Amino acid sequence: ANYAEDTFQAINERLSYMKDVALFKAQKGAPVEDVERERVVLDKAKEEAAGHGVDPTSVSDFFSAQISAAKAIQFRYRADWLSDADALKQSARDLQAEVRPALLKLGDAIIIAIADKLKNEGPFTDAERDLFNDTLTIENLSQRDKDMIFQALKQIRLQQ
Ligand SMILES: C=C(O[C@@H]1C=C(C(=O)O)C=C[C@H]1O)C(=O)O
Repeated sequence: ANYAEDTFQAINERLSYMKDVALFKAQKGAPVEDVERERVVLDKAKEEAAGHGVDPTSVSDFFSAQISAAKAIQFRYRADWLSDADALKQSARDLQAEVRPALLKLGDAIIIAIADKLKNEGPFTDAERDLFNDTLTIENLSQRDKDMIFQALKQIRLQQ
């Protein structure tokens, strides 16, 4: 098993939903940022981390980085769509019924992959940075966004 690659693919899959999230919100005239929802996502991540023997605070910090990148992707789409009315006519998956439940499931999958990586090989290091950069392929995700996520990923530890 490639524990690092499994983790990176799950992170990439989570971010692959953000174009749809941006489209749904743009069509409703809703803001990108939803602080209340972020609290739900972070609380669930901490609970899941503790259940798998991973330090909850370090996982919460990592999820904050993923959420920042998720918002950055959405803002870039929103900016592009200001001059592309046709793009807004695409159909979007329903945020509440479909996308958010999928994001919570992926969050759990990410934490399980991280727990497996840490238990078998120890923390993430710069030895995995190239694989991380190559596995994250989402449009409108910048190199700085990737660096921020990877930095937080390297800080994650198992529980004492
Ligand atoms: C993905 C969403 O957009 C933003 C990013 C979130 C995330 O990455 O979990 C949560 C809330 C929003 O600030 C969402 O609204 O569900």
